[in-house]
Amino acid sequence: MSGSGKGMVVRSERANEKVELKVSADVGSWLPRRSSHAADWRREDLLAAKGATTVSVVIPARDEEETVGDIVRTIRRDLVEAIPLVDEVLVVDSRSQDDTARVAAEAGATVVAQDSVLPMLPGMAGKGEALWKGLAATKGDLVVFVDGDLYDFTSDYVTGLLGPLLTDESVAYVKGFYHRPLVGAGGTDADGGGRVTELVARPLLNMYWPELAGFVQPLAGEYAGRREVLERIPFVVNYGVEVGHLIDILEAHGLDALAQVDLGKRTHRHQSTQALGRMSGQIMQTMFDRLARYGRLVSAQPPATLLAQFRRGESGHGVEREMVLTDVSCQQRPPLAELLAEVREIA
Ligand SMILES: O=c1ccn([C@@H]2O[C@H](COP(=O)(O)OP(=O)(O)O)[C@@H](O)[C@H]2O)c(=O)[nH]1
Ligand SMILES: O=C(O)[C@@H](COP(=O)(O)O)O[C@H]1O[C@H](CO)[C@@H](O)[C@H](O)[C@H]1O
Repeated sequence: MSGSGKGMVVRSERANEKVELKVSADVGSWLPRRSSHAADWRREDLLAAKGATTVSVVIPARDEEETVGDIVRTIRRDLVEAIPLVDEVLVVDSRSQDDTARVAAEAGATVVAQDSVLPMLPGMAGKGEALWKGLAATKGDLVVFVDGDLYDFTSDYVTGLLGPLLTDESVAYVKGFYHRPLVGAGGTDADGGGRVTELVARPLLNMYWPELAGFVQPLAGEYAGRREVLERIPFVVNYGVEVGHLIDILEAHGLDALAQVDLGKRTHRHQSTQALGRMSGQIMQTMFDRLARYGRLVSAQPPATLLAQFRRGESGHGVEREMVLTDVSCQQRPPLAELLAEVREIA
């Protein structure tokens, strides 16, 4: 973060000495202007503002049979049947090995298998692939993305995310933020979640895109955007998708096109540290790709894309560990609008 300019003075950690640290003036003015709370957005006001605007909810789900049904039922009960705010609820079955598709369909969602969307393309694995296919398989002017592994989801998540988009045409994309407990065998750490956010994404974003420093949860899995914007940015097919969106929309539309809404608390199924290591690699690769793409950093050589991890197992390579290699490179789908234009040209 730059310390220059008028900026917003923020309490520093060095409490024993009077140190004035400042966030940039941009972030200081953006924060209060583009941050709100889910409770600020009343359903009757949103319904009045909706008019002819259509809304799709896309839920990426890989092996989420335990949680996806309640999420779908809640959205349908509150925002489809009780009030006609949401027009479409799609679950993208992301190569699940469990009953995700059946559970989601029984709850009332439209369900598509990730690889059945745009089948002329070779299928790819990953969360971002599920989201991109979900965008392709829906029609709403506004698209809300909600993870399928949430334990305390309420329909306020959706109304909060829609608030800024339905009432201010200058807003293109809205991120949720929340308190993120880390629930483990030993108990719950009230703010221990978002480990990749705190250890990887936030420090790197503050270094290279300090304009984004005001986002409380830059990797939040709940967010919404205008289709006309979402169809004109690439989707990183893995866990780099969220950070890729933020950077690409900042670069294309400016900070003021972005907003964030306090959704309260979010509890979800946590992955292992090793899995988050792979996620971190994917996110860093995405950021290095964007640093080069936007000319913010020119490196003598591109970063290597193989991540070597070690786990208990048969020994080899001179150590009593099993080495596991993962390709964490930044693979992405092109902007959907470009692809659809090409398909129309060929047709
Ligand atoms: O290849 C994938 C990986 C993840 N997901 C879904 O994306 C959401 C977030 O993924 P995950 O929970 O693994 O990430 P975390 O929240 O732990 O960062 C969940 O609904 C997953 O089921 C998916 O659809 N396809
Ligand atoms: O924010 C994070 O650090 C990670 C991991 O969260 P936890 O440490 O398991 O609470 O979770 C997020 O990151 C993913 C990559 O952007 C998103 O796809 C997930 O939706 C989001 O939960």
